[in-house]
Amino acid sequence: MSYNYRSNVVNSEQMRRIEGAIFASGMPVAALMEKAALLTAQQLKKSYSLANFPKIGVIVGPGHNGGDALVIARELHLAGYQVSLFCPIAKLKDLTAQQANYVKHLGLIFQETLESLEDCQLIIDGLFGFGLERTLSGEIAELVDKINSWQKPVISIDIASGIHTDTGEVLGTAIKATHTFCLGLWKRAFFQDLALPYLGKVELIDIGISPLDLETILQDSPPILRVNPDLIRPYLPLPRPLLTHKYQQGHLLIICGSRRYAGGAILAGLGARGSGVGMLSIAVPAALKSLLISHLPEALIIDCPETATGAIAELPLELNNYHVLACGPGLTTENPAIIEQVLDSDKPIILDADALNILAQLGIEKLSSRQNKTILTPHWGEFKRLFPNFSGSQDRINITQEASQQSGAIVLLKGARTIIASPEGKIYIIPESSSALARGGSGDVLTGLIGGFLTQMPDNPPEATALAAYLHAQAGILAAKERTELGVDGVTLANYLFAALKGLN
Ligand SMILES: NC(=O)C1=CN([C@@H]2O[C@H](COP(=O)(O)OP(=O)(O)OC[C@H]3O[C@@H](n4cnc5c(N)ncnc54)[C@H](O)[C@@H]3O)[C@@H](O)[C@H]2O)[C@@H](O)CC1
Ligand SMILES: [K+]
Repeated sequence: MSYNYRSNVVNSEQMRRIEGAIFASGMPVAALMEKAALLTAQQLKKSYSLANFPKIGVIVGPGHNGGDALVIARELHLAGYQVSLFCPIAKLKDLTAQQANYVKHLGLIFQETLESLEDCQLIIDGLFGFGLERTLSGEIAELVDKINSWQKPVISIDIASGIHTDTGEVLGTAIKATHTFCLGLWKRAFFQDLALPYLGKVELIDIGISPLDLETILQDSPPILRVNPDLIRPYLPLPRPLLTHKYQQGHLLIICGSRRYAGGAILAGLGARGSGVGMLSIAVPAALKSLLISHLPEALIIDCPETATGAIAELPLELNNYHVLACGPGLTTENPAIIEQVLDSDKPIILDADALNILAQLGIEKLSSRQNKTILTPHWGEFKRLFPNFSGSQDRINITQEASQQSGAIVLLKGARTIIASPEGKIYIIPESSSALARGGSGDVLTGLIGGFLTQMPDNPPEATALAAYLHAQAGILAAKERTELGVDGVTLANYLFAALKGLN
């Protein structure tokens, strides 16, 4: 695999080792601090103009996060901003103390009280970075709470102080930043749902960490990758070969729907349509056939015998005739037998919604006898039912990885930051999304879309899943931009998939 500062996500220990390798190779510590802080100051000046933010307060911590803050303070001062400093901890690391001496020499003032910063238009948080090692308490916790109570724009350097760099947990209390500049490499906390309300807008400052240094440290552990267009584009089933026909583009079967939840079947079908899959068959209870045909004229609709309440009673099909099976949207939990039939097939399967609830009843061990790939796409509630052992943990990256190891399945845990883990240990993270997607029906679209891409990318199931989740999120973002977050129903979302796809190319 190739290493890249935009894609690789690290924990604090890896960050420290990478930093150590850079310093050991000759880069002076002060030079890297200078570079990171100068680049951050440049971005700051662009986003927060002197005209609108003439007075800036800077909170200086004891370590190198505080050192960064002092270099930034110096640059802002030299650019004409009126800068006030507050340093709540007396004992500073050497380099930070040197930076403090120099800004004093320039005439910057260390205030005696935090209150002296209250009339600033903007606060810079350089209290703690990835060196935070214990819970905030006492006067430091009070200081953080006070800053939050001001409700001013707060810019955090590297990470919002108080947030655990890996798990994203709040250690006692934490700065509620409105904007965070992450230095050098994305840290895990930036993709933990828990931390998101504390980070605000996030931006990576490229300090020139070379792929070589990344490889030296990261090659021994499975990669955590932040999905971005450059990473995922090579896997797209585009351009299509010149000479091809529909069956060469794969045949997906979606098993879905009930009289009660007919819409889930339509939305899963629309999601699959968005992938461009060659052949799409949809098995539904007989009563839904004409409805499905009216929405998806290109699909082959298979009418199945129904139970008294309108769920699929049996699947009169040879499942191994299809390349991929996607199962769950709108199914109800009435008939576990069809899930057992799907589990017994030799084909790759995607289980979602009630298929997951039935699997939770059957037991996750059922997956161990499968001969082919399984993809599970739970939201948090479904995840807890499937993997009750992990429901106490808040570290979504870790538990998705552990759930995948335990079940042998690719697990996609839905959230504001969706995480995908494969049993080989690979992790993909979807870096942005829209709360427009927190709405009934959007998961059904995703199931169809994963099915459609997996059918066309049989050799790369984790990447097919990541591609689908990425495009799904992008479609949500694009649709919300045009229609607001309230205007993105499932059908609209499916209609934006092509725009998301075009955005990748
Ligand atoms: N990794 C990199 O490539 C770079 C890192 N830099 C900066 O260096 C930072 C890391 O610096 P450090 O390792 O010095 O660590 P920090 O500056 O994050 O903080 C460590 C200091 O805080 C104290 N501390 C930790 N938890 C505390 C608590 N709960 N209450 C009170 N004191 C506490 C520690 O004793 C130590 O003195 C990064 O976040 C970043 O801002 C940049 O200067 C240059 C580039
Ligand atoms: K900080």
